[in-house]
Amino acid sequence: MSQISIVFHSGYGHTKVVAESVKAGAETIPGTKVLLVPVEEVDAHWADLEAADAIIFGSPTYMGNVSGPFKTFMDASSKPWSERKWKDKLAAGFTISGSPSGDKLNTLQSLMIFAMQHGMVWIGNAELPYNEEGINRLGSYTGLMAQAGQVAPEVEPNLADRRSAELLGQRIASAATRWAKGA
Ligand SMILES: Cc1cc2nc3c(=O)[nH]c(=O)nc-3n(C[C@H](O)[C@H](O)[C@H](O)COP(=O)(O)O)c2cc1C
Repeated sequence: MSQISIVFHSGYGHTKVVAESVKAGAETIPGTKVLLVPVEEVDAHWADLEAADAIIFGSPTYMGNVSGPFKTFMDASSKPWSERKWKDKLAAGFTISGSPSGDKLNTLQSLMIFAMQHGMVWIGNAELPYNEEGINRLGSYTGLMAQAGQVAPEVEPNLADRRSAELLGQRIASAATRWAKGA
């Protein structure tokens, strides 16, 4: 049994779709319990984050970095930071932006450094690109990148990006199962 929390911000619904895909993928691993935590509701979930084996962070890329509300959550985590509450938990991250690049790497690096500040153990994205399904089509290994133009979240992120997000969720859930067992 392992517990995963996905903390995310989504201004217009696109990051939420990615978060839901990560959750769906994680839930394919037996014994995995996944909680979605919008940053606006984090105050009700600090105990859940403390209890998690893995925390996955998701933010849209706004102005080449995490969004303002996500940064507010990062700063609010200084209490668990000072108490080392998330030390040795697994961590991973995802982001989405309008452009194929959009400077998303900077957002993932912010998420990774945030996890390192907390003493967490960062897991990247292991999927190779250049496959017919478009898995990891944006070629990101630090974490998951997705893309959505100015269309509804039901249209983009596309199926390839949703499937890529599922695979990230699966990877973290498999790792969390092993991590929780101490194997
Ligand atoms: C304030 C703001 C800043 C943005 N900055 C970028 C950016 O730096 N690079 C980019 O490619 N897209 C940028 N975008 C587009 C968003 O990343 C994109 O629409 C994303 O899908 C939004 O996710 P959300 O619906 O979860 O908020 C920006 C959008 C907004 C609203």
